[in-house]
Amino acid sequence: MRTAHRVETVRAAEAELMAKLPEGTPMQRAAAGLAAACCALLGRGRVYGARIVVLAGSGDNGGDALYAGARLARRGAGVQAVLLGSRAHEGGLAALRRAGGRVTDDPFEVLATADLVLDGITGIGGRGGLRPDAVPVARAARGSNAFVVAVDLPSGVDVDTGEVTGEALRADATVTFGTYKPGLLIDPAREYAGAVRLVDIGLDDHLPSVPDVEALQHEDVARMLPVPTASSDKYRRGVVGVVAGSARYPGAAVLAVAGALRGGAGAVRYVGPAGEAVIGRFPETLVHDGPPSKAGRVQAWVVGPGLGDGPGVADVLASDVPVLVDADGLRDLDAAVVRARTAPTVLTPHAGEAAALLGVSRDEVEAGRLRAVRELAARFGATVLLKGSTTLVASPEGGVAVRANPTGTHWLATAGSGDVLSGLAGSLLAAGLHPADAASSAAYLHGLAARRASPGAPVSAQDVAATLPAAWRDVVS
Ligand SMILES: NC(=O)C1=CN([C@@H]2O[C@H](COP(=O)(O)OP(=O)(O)OC[C@H]3O[C@@H](n4cnc5c(N)ncnc54)[C@H](OP(=O)(O)O)[C@@H]3O)[C@@H](O)[C@H]2O)[C@@H](O)CC1
Ligand SMILES: [K+]
Repeated sequence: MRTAHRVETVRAAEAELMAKLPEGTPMQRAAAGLAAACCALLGRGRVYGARIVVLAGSGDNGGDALYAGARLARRGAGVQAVLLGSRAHEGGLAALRRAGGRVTDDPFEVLATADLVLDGITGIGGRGGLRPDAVPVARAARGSNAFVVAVDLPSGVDVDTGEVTGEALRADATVTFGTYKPGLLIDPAREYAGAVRLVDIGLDDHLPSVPDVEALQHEDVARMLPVPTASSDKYRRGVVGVVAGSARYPGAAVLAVAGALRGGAGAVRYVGPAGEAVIGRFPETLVHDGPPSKAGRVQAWVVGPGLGDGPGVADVLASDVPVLVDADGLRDLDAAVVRARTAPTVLTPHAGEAAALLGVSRDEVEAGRLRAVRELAARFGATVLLKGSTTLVASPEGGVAVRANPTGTHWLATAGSGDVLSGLAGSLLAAGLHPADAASSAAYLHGLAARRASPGAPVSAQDVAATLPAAWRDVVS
């Protein structure tokens, strides 16, 4: 699990750590880790003679960058510092000078020929986008051929939310200290960070056990996924009911069933008008064309994909088993009805649907995904999976981390892929997973399947569904 803490928490933990250690130790640990990461990025034998530019802001983030620059200068790199902001970190600047590094007053000249740029303009103390004096320098750094390494986080992004409200410096890699920050796991900021490497500075013992945001890794998902035993029959493994599709959108039913069949439930029961299309494609499905409440035993319901104005939402919400509501099922969804349910509810909106539920604009949701997903979970008393560039999963109860899915790909923004996801997550719910685990492991497998089905190229929803077993194997092997 990768865990991220917000600024306030990091500062409190740092204060405890600093009280225990000789002054300046955490910063030296950060600088040492940063310099080592730069050496690894430059490659063996390439540090000596490398042209490195340190962009140093006025705070400790600049201090980290300057101390790391000093370490690299001692290994033979040519290091030039560009001082931005009202002052420079005294100790860091003195160390750099002692090591043979220099301060330049022509940032554009040194950036034009740089191999590596260290972005130490702002770290967790930055507010808003880059200031006007830093903007042209940041643009020149990005426009050069140099590899850009962000120190702690890309300057200009919002640490706690992942929002990018002004200009920020896009990095190729980020070296972060002590813990991830939410902005490193959530788009749009995540995109600015590139590959992220965590340097241990001894903060772990001082951080709360529940982070603000967390991102699953293979081993976490492997622990969550259901494993059938010798005594499992289809009912013990769970039956998932899918209420989806309409005369106009029979395909959504087929895709939701396709996802549900790969999610570990013992059987999939389809309820709706697209039974023929579903059976034609997946003869193993149990089909019913009456109301869901008369369909027989079901351990979890999925309702909404391609449903149009079709019936079934109220019937399913009245049941006492977990329900996942997606797409058309989310339209005009009554928060009071959801809150009154005794069994868990999972909502899986995309940004547009989330905006409608919250009564705000889609842009607002997209710019502030973390806030939106938390607000929806609280308002509906439900687990909410907000789909998008970074899919987020929030739980209704307090004191629980929001999960940010790390496996997404922009190619997943394709018709029908959400139907596959809801079927898959519903199937995991029926198999007995906790709602947040069902939603987040479904998002994880779904993203992985999309990447695996078609690396770096367009992918269809059917391909995603067909590749889910391979993604599952990757995770558990
Ligand atoms: N504490 C620790 O144990 C450790 C901390 N560590 C490191 O310290 C970093 C935090 O350092 P920090 O608190 O000094 O804040 P930081 O991010 O450098 O910038 C603050 C200053 O920048 C300015 N500024 C603000 N906004 C701006 C903008 N938009 N655009 C431009 N400038 C802007 C503003 O200064 P002003 O110019 O207003 O005087 C503000 O005061 C942390 O990220 C990590 O790298 C590591 O060494 C590990 C141990
Ligand atoms: K930075």
